[in-house]
Amino acid sequence: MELRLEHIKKRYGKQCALDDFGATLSEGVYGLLGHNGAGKTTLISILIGILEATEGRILLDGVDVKQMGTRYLDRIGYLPQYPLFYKNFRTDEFLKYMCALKAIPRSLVSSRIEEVLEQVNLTAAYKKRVGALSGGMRQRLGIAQAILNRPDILVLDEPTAGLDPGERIRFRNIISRLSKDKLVLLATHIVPDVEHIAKEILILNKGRLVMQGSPEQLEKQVEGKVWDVIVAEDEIEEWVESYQVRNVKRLDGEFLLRIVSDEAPSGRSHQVRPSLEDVFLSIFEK
Ligand SMILES: Nc1ncnc2c1ncn2[C@@H]1O[C@H](COP(=O)(O)OP(=O)(O)OP(=O)(O)O)[C@@H](O)[C@H]1O
Repeated sequence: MELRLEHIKKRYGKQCALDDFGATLSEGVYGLLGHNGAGKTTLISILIGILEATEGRILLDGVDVKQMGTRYLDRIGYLPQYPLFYKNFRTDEFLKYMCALKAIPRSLVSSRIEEVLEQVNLTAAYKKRVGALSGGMRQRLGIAQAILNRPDILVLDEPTAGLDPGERIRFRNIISRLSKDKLVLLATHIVPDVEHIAKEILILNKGRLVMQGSPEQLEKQVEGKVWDVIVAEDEIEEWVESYQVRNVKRLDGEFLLRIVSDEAPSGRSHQVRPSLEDVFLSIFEK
């Protein structure tokens, strides 16, 4: 499968929310990273067909998705940034309802519900009221409804917001497993959410795609530019003024600063291995 986005542009009045976005995607997890307002939701809305691009087109296996109509939409699963659940439904009732909306044949409904609940480890919550599920379980139910139609393109908008660390890891594992035979596009501003599961990262800044590549390729961009230095408390402010300080960690009586800088910031600093967050900082805090 190949999903190709060509020269996508979106204007809201005078504001350009997406500018000449282009990418070619296939099976696997893609992390769409960007700060609030970068254009992630706009791009996703265009991709899943609920918003029209001002310019540009999307091709699935070479065919313009506009010509495919519902045949294209049938291949998509979507978890919105703020999913609305009917809290009085039981889990199975909610999924039955979603099956109806997705026009899944009646004869397949029970087996499909069983299948998706198993995929998201929610089988035990089959008869629980949606309102009684924890935040993490509810988000997994969100994934379950998104995969009811066995989509080969799964789009998740900020899916881990508000989840505790344990649920985050569980969520990541589910996404990793699902991506075996699907294209998963996961939009987030939380770098660790995609750092270890994405085969490629796309970084959006002010509506433009500013970087694309595997996490390793992106990290290479800042190789040799990330430094650790130990300073005294009364020096911190001066360092923060002069450098891109990524992190401040308290040690015994001193502080360890992580800095992104083209040159060694001082004789006391030593070079360290870059992370994806360092790449992010180098783009956004110049
Ligand atoms: N319907 C709209 N009308 C006007 N401007 C909009 C509309 N929707 C989004 N925007 C603007 O377009 C830009 C991109 O917004 P978008 O919601 O796509 O970003 P985002 O990366 O998803 O941000 P967030 O993480 O906060 O959801 C922002 O400046 C936003 O204010």
